[in-house]
Amino acid sequence: MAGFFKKIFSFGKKEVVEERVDETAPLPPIKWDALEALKPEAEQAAPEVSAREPEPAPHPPLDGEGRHEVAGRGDRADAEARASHPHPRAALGTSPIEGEVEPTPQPAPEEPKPEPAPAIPPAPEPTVPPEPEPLPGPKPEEEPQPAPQTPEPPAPEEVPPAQPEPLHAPAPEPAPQEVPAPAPAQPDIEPSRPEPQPEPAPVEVPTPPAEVPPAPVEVPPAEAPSVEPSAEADAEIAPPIRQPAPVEPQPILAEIAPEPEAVPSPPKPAPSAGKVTVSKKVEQKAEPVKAPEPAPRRSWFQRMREGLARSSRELTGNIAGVFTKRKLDEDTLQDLEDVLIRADLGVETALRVTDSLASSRYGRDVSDSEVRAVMAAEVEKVLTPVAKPLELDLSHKPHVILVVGVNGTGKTTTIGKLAAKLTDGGLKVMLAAGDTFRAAAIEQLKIWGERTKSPVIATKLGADAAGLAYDAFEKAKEAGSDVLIIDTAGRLQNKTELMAELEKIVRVLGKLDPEAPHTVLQTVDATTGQNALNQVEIFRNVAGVNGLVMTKLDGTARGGILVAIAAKHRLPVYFIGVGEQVDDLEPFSASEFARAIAGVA
Ligand SMILES: Nc1nc2c(ncn2[C@@H]2O[C@H](COP(=O)(O)OP(=O)(O)OP(=O)(O)O)[C@@H](O)[C@H]2O)c(=O)[nH]1
Repeated sequence: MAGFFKKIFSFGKKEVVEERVDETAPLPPIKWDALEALKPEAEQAAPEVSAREPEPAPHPPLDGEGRHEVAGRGDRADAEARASHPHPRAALGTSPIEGEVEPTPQPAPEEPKPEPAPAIPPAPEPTVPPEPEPLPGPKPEEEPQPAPQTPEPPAPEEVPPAQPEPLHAPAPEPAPQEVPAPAPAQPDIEPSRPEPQPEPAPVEVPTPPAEVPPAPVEVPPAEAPSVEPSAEADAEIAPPIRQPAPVEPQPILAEIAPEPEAVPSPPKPAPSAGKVTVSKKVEQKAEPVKAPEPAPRRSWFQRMREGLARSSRELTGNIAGVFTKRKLDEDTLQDLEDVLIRADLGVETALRVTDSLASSRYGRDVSDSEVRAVMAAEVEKVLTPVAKPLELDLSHKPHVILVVGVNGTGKTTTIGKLAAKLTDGGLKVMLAAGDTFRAAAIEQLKIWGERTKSPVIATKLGADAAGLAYDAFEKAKEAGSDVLIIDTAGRLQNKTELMAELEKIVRVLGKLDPEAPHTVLQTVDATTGQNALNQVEIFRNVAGVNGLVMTKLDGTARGGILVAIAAKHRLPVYFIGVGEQVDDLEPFSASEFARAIAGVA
């Protein structure tokens, strides 16, 4: 190729000077604007050849004359060729003159490149704007490939602009996402920079989906074809002189590559010692949560003693006040009697205590502890005859227990507790919800029935209680129950019609068994006080109460009233209630109760 000369006519010297042309030197920039101005209007009409590829002929050999015209006519021809054969981008609205070195910098292969193997992921090309669709089609290679130097289209007179030899037969279908992809669009491409080798990254780019989130913007697959075909073109054609180089590829690649490793998953806590389950993942087996140890329950006696503490404190304090440094005389005995009566023990019991003291210690110095000991002994004497166990005559089938008492004194609760004792003892128990005035009472009894596995006979609200008692008695007979416990309405004893209902219940039960009800228990609230005496009086007369259950002795009981009731009515006290739980029904003990209320250890 040596022998290119440039003839320069010098007006000053009137001669032609020949200069050797360095064909490898970069050509001066083409003044497109100047050429455009020189072009006639008609020539600027863009034919629809834009889709056709220009001849990818190798650089035509230029003789000296030809080269001489390159600066003038050659540039014009080039401009005309551009006008008549706009760059494919022009058809897409992109200005073909985006840079001085415009014509597509990618060397054009002779044949359309086959589609890159789909197995090879595209190499990340950071310089190209991200392509949403990875289409590694052959379009980039099919772009008109200019000569390594400035494109040299044929002269306008030799090759009509409208008939440039297409590089490839039909132009590629205008895939909008493919054309703008190639890097040559960048105006500031380094022409002399060689085409970067395709990155081996394709194999590395696919990131483990579980660990690294996809970074679509950073790894546009559409860029791959622009890289790989270029490499092939390098192999087929002479080394390209001007190859568009990606702009700053390395920094972005550096961002992509380390990503999989650069995002370490947070350290997972290793399961501690113990059992683990492996299902979807390894999970530590939850240690069974130990229920906190329930506080040891106080004995019923402790609870009763604490319940009687109020009575006991008041009583013993007053006793101590009476007998501080005083001899036992008539005045002190009178004062002691008053203290005992105020403690609900009743006149009879009070006199028993004072009489006992007077007979043994009259005229002597007496301490309060001596007085309390005498009192405990006398109270015990009063209570011992009534502290009897409940006896059931099971010759009656069933033994009928009628439970009465003022509302709220603990009838239903006591029935439940008692049923538990009986069923625990192997007896067959049936319950009857005779309190037809209160829906809650019926439900409450049903709950106790479930707890104690005792059938409950109930009827609708407001129904005749006597009729229910009769039905329950028959059913208990049929069922072979050992015990039938009948609940009743807890109404005030001064209501005549309510008392009449109790009398009626007793009457109808007697029709099935003249001795029924065999036991009539009355619940007495130990916190009631003096009114309990009247309650027992009335229920005893109406319903024939023949036994008592003193309830709520675990509360702020006024225990003295039990002594008064026992002394007056001499009714057996079968049980005391010391709580709301099923086993909070204790047999009554005269000595324990007496010592508790007298404050004697
Ligand atoms: N602390 C304590 N509470 C009790 C005792 N006995 C019953 N109770 C409570 O006293 C309240 C009334 O008890 P019930 O069994 O419903 O009394 P009732 O006589 O059947 O009442 P009525 O159905 O209205 O006639 C309930 O909250 C019981 O839990 C006891 O011995 N100690």
